[in-house]
Amino acid sequence: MLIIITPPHTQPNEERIVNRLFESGLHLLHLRKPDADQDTLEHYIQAIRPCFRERVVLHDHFKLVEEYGLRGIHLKYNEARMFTERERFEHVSVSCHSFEEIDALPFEPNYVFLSPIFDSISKQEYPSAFNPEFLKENLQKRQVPVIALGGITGEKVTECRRLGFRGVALLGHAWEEPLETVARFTGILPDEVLSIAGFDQSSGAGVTADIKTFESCRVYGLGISSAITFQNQNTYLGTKWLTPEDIIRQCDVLFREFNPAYVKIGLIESFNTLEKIVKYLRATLPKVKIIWDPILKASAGFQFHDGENFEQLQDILRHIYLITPNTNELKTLFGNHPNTANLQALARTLHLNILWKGGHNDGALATDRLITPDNTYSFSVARAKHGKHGTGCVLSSAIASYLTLGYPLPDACRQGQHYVAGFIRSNDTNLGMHNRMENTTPEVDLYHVPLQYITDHKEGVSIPEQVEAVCKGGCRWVQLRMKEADREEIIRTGCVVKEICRRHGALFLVNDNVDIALELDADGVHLGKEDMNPLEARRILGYSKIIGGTCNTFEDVVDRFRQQVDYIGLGPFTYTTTKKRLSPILGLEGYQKIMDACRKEGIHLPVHAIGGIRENDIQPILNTGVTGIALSSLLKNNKDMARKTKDIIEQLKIKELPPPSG
Ligand SMILES: Cc1ncc(COP(=O)(O)OP(=O)(O)O)c(N)n1
Ligand SMILES: Cc1ncsc1CCOP(=O)(O)O
Ligand SMILES: [Mg+2]
Repeated sequence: MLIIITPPHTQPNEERIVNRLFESGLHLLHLRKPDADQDTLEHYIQAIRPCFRERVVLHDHFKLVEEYGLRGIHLKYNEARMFTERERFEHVSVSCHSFEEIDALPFEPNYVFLSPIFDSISKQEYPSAFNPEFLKENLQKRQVPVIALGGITGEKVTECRRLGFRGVALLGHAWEEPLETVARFTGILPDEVLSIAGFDQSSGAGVTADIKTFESCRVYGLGISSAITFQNQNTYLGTKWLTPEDIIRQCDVLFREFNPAYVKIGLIESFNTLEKIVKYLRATLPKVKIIWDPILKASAGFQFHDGENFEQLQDILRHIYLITPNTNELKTLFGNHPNTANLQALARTLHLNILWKGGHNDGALATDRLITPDNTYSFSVARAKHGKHGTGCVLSSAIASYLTLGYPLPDACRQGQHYVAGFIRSNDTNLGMHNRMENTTPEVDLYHVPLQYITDHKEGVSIPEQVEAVCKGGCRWVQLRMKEADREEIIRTGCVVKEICRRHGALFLVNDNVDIALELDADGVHLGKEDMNPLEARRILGYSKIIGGTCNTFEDVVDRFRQQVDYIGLGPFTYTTTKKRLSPILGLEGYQKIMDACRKEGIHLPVHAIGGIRENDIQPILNTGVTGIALSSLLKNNKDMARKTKDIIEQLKIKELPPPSG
């Protein structure tokens, strides 16, 4: 786990850097501003994108935790000694300076910072208080996760891992080059996650598929075999089970070096084996959270609908954090046709989370329902036209990965669903690819291209000249919009513009016309409400092309989302002469409402604000949660389009991340 602690005095641009840090993989931010009053802190939190606030831990003004949905609070050791409100917060962490202090804590914290582990980089008066052997021995004995703090550099991270620290926290040094630091450290410090599952020779399912998923989600994958199956993506010939003792033996050796916080269990022989493994895991790794993907094979030793067995199942489920059954598996496990009310009653009794997968049901949308003891959530994606071998394994592994990365459970389930959708889209065969997903899952790429230039007529400056200028200024996304031109002229100009875009590595999209986008082999098309339906465009252009859709209301966003667009143009922000027949103006309030609703409903797409945007509007617009802006006149009307583009990009992107090391 990588944690960054804020500098005590706020740096220029700090809030925006923080958003970028989260985007780049920072797990948790400790917001520590000893001199800040509540209002100042509140302003800081408001500038953090709502989707990241769950990863913020406060050192003061704890009232704001509930108000803004933050992760929790952090206490100094002396404060922790007097603290009586542990139940009020889901997360409480504590700073300690010795193992005696850790042992004397009056409650169980989520983790402790132990410092100073190494000599301070900046302050000579803070030498290390520990030697490595002493640390290793003591860390092994403690159940509470301990995070190393003090003097941590890139090289020391591996050492921290070896000693048994569950993560590192960085302070002063990190803020010299914060984005580089996160990129480097998340590369060296992947958290581990374990799959106990069957071995499938085709690797579409089972333990090898799980490990591909883990790696692709940027966690370190560990694998234990519960069985050797004899199968490929189309044929299942049989299973050779490993005994519970064989499985436990594999665990024993693995846990000498690793301490995964989440373990996913897939194919397993019987309730008896499951019970033995679950109980062993809980005894050996008391903090572990188990995710069971119930692959129920009648050929295995599962006996259903027999009272005694149901008792055993209930007993096992009490030790499990999450199960991920589909409708049939729920019926098989619990007898009745599932409904949310019954499942929630079960979730409450067993203190269990249930992800009821909807992938095999009917309808245009595939909806997964997460039922926790206190809440229910639903997440939808457009139903894929074809299935894939192993999607259930991939989903539960992706969820385990996102949980390991510190996402709250509902977010991990939603992210997992998106992961599987990308996996299914990766090709047309029964075996999906994981390494192609970054190209085919547009959310990954488009989130990181925050400026789109939309061409327009400009007296004395041709469209290719405009595009050359904005690309020179750093713009990496161009939409060719020529409302007055005929098809021939658009194609002629498009050929030149495409070439310029290719040279600069910029995306090249065509406005309105799918047929022209196809002919030009553009990167995609932008479609308004009066243009072709995005689903039809998808049929024509295929999954590798980008399809954008215009929205003016939240209802439009839901429609576009269901039509599988890759990004949304949301506007108009305000009045503009660039477009005739404008939809109602949204203003900041409109954006805020729509973006909040998206977050609430679990709709996550890159969103570009558009329409009459001026320079001063950019920051307030970004603060609503939109991920980029689409501009025409602001760039076009400037004498030096390249320079203006560069200025705007500075405001949108703080700095390109270096490639992660390793
Ligand atoms: C990024 C982006 N957003 C919205 C639009 C507007 O599209 P549309 O409503 O189809 O209007 P025209 O551009 O066709 O006049 C857009 N082009 N780009
Ligand atoms: C294409 C479009 N759709 C809504 S507003 C707009 C034009 C955006 O251009 P400008 O930045 O000049 O307002
Ligand atoms: Mg249009």
